[in-house]
Amino acid sequence: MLMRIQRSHQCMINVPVRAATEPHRFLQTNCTKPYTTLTTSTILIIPVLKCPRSVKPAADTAPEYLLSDHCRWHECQSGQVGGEGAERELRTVRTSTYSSQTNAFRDPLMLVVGLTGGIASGKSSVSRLLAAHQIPIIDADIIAREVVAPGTPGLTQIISEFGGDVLQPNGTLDRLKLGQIVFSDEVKRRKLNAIVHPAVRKEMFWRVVRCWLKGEKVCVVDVPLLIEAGLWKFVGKVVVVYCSRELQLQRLMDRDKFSREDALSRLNAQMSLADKLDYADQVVDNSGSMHDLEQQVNNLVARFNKEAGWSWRVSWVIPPVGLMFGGFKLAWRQIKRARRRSRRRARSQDGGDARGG
Ligand SMILES: CC(C)(COP(=O)(O)OP(=O)(O)OC[C@H]1O[C@@H](n2cnc3c(N)ncnc32)[C@H](O)[C@@H]1O)[C@@H](O)C(=O)NCCC(=O)NCCS
Ligand SMILES: Nc1ncnc2c1ncn2[C@@H]1O[C@H](COP(=O)(O)OP(=O)(O)OP(=O)(O)O)[C@@H](O)[C@H]1O
Repeated sequence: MLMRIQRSHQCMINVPVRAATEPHRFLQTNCTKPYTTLTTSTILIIPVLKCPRSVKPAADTAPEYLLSDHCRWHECQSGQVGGEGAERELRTVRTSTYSSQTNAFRDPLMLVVGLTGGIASGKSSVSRLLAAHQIPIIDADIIAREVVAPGTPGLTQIISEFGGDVLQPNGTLDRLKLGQIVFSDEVKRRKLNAIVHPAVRKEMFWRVVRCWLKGEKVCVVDVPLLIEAGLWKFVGKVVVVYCSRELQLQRLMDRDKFSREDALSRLNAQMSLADKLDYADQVVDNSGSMHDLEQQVNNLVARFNKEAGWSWRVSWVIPPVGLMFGGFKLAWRQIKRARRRSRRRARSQDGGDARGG
C-alpha cells in the first residue's frame, strides 16, 4: 500500500505507509549490509554479508530517500526534467532503492564503500563532503593521474601506443588531446584503459590495505568506472551518485567548458547512470542543490557508522574469522546481487509493458 507524502515544499515521493510513519525503525530492520573485510593473514579483500534477520519483499521496504531532503522528484514526475528517458531512470531509481535492502552479517572488519556514478554526476562533491567527516577517500581519478606522471612506466607505455604528440612541451601528458582521441574512439580508449587500469587497481588495493592497517573502520573508493571495470564485486557497498542525463551534461559543460558534442562523447563512453542503479546498494540523488546533497551525505555517514559497528576490530584480534566466512559470503553475495538485478529488470519490464498496454 502506498501513500503519497509531501517531504518538503518541492519534493513528493511514494513510500510504504509503515516507512512513512516509522522511518527509522523501518530502515533499521530492512537494510543491505554487505561488507568488505580484510584479514591480516591474507590481506585479501573479502566481502562479508550480514546475517539475515528478516527478508522482506522488495515492495514492502522503505526507500533510502526517506532520510534525505533531495529534490526535483516532482519535476521528474511531471515530465519537466528529461522527458521519457528521465521517467524511465526515475522508475529505476525508485525500484533500486526499494529492492536494495537485503540483510547481511553485522560483523564487518572494514567497510569498503565503492562510490561511483557518471561523469559530472557529483562523485567528487560527495567525496569532499565525506572527507569532511574524516572518512578516508581513495580517488581513482587522482591515482590515474599519478600513474602516468613523467618518468612512470605508464607514461612510457602511452607514448609508445599513442606517440609523442600526446605530450605537452614540459613532458607531461596532454590530457585534453588524449581525451579527444580516446573519447571518440572506443578501440583506442580500451588500449588506454589497458595501460592505466591495472596500475590504478594495484595502487588502490594497497591504499585500502593502508587504511585498514591504520585502523579505519570505513574507507571510500571513488571510482567512476567501478561497474564497467567489474570492481563493484570487491567492495562491501556500492553507492551510486545519480542525476538525470541532461543535468549531467549541463554540469559537465559548465565545469569543463566542453561543447555539447565533446561532453556527449565523454558521457557516451560510460555505462548509463540508469543502468548503474541496478548495482546500487544506496543511491545519492544529486538532482537537487548542494544543501540537499550535504544532507544526504550526512545520512550516509550515519548509516556507515551504524553498519560498521564495533566489530570491525575483530579483524585485528582474530584474523582468520574474515577468511573463514569471506569466501562463502563473496559467492553468496554475488548470487543475491544477480537475483536482485534480474528481479529489478523484470519489474521495470512489467512496468513498461503495463504502460504500453
Ligand atoms: C583520457 C584522459 C587522459 C582525460 O583526462 P581528463 O583530465 O580530461 O579527465 P579526467 O581524468 O579528470 O576524468 C574525468 C572523468 O572522465 C571519465 N573517464 C575518464 N577515463 C574514462 C574512460 N577510460 N572511460 C570512460 N570514462 C572515463 C570519468 O568519469 C572521470 O571521472 C583520462 O581520463 C584518462 O587517462 N583516462 C583513462 C583512465 C581512466 O579510466 N580513468 C578513470 C578512473 S580509473
Ligand atoms: N548538487 C549540485 N548543485 C549544483 N552543482 C553541482 C551539484 N553537484 C555537483 N555540482 C557541480 O557539478 C560539477 C560536477 O560535479 P563533480 O565534479 O562532483 O562530479 P564528478 O562526478 O566527480 O565528475 P567527474 O566524473 O568528471 O570526476 C561540478 O562543477 C560541481 O560543482
